[in-house]
Amino acid sequence: MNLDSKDPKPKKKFIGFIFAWRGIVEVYKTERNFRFHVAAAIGVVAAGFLFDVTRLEWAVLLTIIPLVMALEMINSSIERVMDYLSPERDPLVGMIKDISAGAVLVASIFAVLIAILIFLPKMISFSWPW
Ligand SMILES: Nc1ncnc2c1ncn2[C@@H]1O[C@H](COP(=O)(O)OP(=O)(O)OP(=O)(O)O)[C@@H](O)[C@H]1O
Repeated sequence: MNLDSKDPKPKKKFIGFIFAWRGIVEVYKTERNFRFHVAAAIGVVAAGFLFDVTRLEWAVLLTIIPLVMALEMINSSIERVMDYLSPERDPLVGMIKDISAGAVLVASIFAVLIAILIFLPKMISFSWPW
């Protein structure tokens, strides 16, 4: 099996999934923020089961969680592209990276607001079943 990403015609289509998985693993290994997002996602899903969230609430959570993670991956990708194209310090490169990081921040802030909206009322009225 040829895993060289420069191969223009991978023999089997599913190899594309292996490349994509390799990208996810790379970001997980190298980006602390991404590992934080993964940990937060696990915590939110656990809280979802604990507080028995509705189907609509699951739909909202399962939309915002991968959105933040995907934006973090795109941000990491843009950082690498910029470092490759322009290894020297440059104000425009810095601005491009700032904007890209800002996109993650915007989604993250709204993810926190959504989590508060969904979980805070449930936490206030929560009582252990025993
Ligand atoms: N080539 C550059 N020119 C100007 N500013 C940069 C450049 N690279 C990074 N910056 C600034 O640093 C911020 C963080 O960038 P990045 O996450 O790529 O880290 P870094 O500064 O390159 O260091 P490292 O990759 O070692 O963490 C950017 O949002 C930008 O403000």
